[in-house]
Amino acid sequence: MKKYSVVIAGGGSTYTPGIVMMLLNSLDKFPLYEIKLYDNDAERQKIIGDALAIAIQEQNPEIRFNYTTSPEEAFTNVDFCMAHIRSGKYKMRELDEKIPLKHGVIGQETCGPGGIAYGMRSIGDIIELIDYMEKYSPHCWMLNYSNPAAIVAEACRVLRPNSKILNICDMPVGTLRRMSQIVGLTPQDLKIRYFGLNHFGWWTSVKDQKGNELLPQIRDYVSQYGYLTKIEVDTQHTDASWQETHKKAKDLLAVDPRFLPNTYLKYYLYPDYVVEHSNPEYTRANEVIDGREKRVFSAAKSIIEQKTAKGGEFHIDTHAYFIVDLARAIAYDTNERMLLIVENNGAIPNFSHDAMVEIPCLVGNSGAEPLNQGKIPTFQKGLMEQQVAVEKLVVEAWIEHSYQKMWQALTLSKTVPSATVAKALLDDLIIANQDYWPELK
Ligand SMILES: NC(=O)c1ccc[n+]([C@@H]2O[C@H](COP(=O)([O-])OP(=O)(O)OC[C@H]3O[C@@H](n4cnc5c(N)ncnc54)[C@H](O)[C@@H]3O)[C@@H](O)[C@H]2O)c1
Ligand SMILES: O=P(O)(O)OC[C@H]1O[C@H](O[C@H]2[C@H](O)[C@@H](O)[C@@H](O)O[C@@H]2CO)[C@H](O)[C@@H](O)[C@@H]1O
Ligand SMILES: [Mn+2]
Repeated sequence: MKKYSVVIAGGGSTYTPGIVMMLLNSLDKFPLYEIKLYDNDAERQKIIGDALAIAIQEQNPEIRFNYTTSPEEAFTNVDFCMAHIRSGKYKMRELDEKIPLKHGVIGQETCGPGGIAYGMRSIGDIIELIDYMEKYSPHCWMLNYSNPAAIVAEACRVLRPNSKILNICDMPVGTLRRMSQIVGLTPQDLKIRYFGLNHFGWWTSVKDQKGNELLPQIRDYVSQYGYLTKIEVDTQHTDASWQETHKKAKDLLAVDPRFLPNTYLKYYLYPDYVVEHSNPEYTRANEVIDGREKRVFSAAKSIIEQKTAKGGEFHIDTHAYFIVDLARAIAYDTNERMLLIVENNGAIPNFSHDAMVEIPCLVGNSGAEPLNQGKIPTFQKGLMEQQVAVEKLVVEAWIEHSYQKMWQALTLSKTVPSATVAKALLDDLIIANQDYWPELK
C-alpha cells in the first residue's frame, strides 16, 4: 500500500492535535510515512509541535515528523495539505465580533460583517498557501477548512480556478451526527440530500440504508428541542453559546418546516434576537480563548513537561474524521458521497451556475463530482441569491481594492439594516484591519 505525506497548514491551530490523532488512528486505512506542520507563528506552533512529536514517537516512531515556518520545507514532497489557518488569529476574531455589535449588528466569526472582515484577511493568505503547494508539490491536494469558507471558496474559484483545492465545513457533518442520535443510528447509516451555501443550507432528505425517509421523525424532534441531543457530540460544543445555537434550530425550522436547517441560519433569520442575546464585552472569541485554546495548549504543555502523551489529553472529533475521510476518498478513489463547497454548474438547476454552493458530491482521485439537488424553492433561492452576491462582492472588492464594493457587500448583507450603518461599520473595520486588508480606494 502506498504511504502518503501530509502537511497541516496552521500547525499551531487548536484543531491540529485532533487531526494528528485521527491520522495516527487511521494508519491501517490511510498509511503515512510523514506528517509535517506549517505555521507562520513559530512560537505558537512549537508548543503543539513538541507535544505531537512525543505522541507520534510513542505511537508510531517510524513516521517522520517535523514542524517548520519554511514554506519550502513544509510543501516539498507532500500529497495532501490539510489547511486550517486563522488569518489575524483570535485577536482579530474578537474585533470581528465586537465591532459590529457596537453598531447593533450581529458579531460572528463567519456570518455578517465579521465574516466579511475575516474574508478580506483570509483571501491573500489562502492564495499564498495554494501557490506554495503548487510550486513545491504540484500533484498535492489542499483540503481546506480555513474560514470563512464561503468567501475563501469563491476567491479560489476566481483566482485559482484550476488548483487542486476542496473547501469544506464540518458543521453539516456534526449536525448529521446529532440527527443520527435522534433516530438511533450512526451517521454512516444515513444518506442525505442538502443544498445551500456554506453556513447557509438545508437538508431536504435524510434516509436510512433501506431508503426509509427519516426527515419527518427528525423534524418532530427538532421542532421541540432543536438539535440538542442527550449525548454530547463534540467537547467544544458543550459551551453554553453552542447549546443555545443547537436549540435555536427549532425556530429556524418553523420558518420552513419542509427542510431541516443549518444552525448558522439563525444569524440571518433572527439577527435581532442574536444581538439582544449577545454580550458585547464577552463574545465567542473570548469563550474560545478561555476554553478550547487554554485546554489544548495546557494539554500540550503537560505532555511536554511529562515527556509522555499517554494521559490521552488530545481528542479526535467530527472535524478530524471528516478531513481524513476526505483525504482517503481522494487517495483510494472511493467515490464516497460527501458535502463539499463547489461551483454550482447546474447542480441546483435554478441557481447561478457560477455560485459556490454546498452540496453532496462523489469524491474520487480527480476530486469532486457534484450531485444534482433539483430546483430549490423561492424562499431559499431568494436568501441564497442575496448572500452569494455578498460573497462575490467581497472577493471583487479584495481584487479591485474597492471601497465601493465593500460598502455594497455590507449593505447587501441581510444582517445589516442600512447603507448608513454599513458605511460606519466599514470605516471601523478598515481601521481595525489595516495590517491585513488591501488598501481600499
Ligand atoms: N470550515 C469549518 O467548518 C471549520 C471548522 C472549524 C474550524 N475552522 C477554521 O479553522 C481555522 C483554525 O481555527 P482555530 O480556532 O484552531 O484557530 P487557531 O488560531 O488556533 O489556529 C490557526 C493557526 O493558523 C496560523 N496562521 C494564521 N495565518 C497563517 C498563515 N498565513 N500561514 C500559516 N499559518 C497561519 C496561526 O498562527 C494559528 O496557529 C479557522 O479558520 C477556523 O475558522 C473551520
Ligand atoms: O466558535 P468555535 O471556534 O468553537 O467554532 C466555530 C466553528 O464552528 C463550526 O465547527 C464546529 C463543528 O460544527 C463541530 O462539529 C465540531 O467539530 O466543532 C467545530 C468547531 O467548534 C463551523 O463549521 C466552523 O466553520 C466554525 O469555525
Ligand atoms: Mn464551517
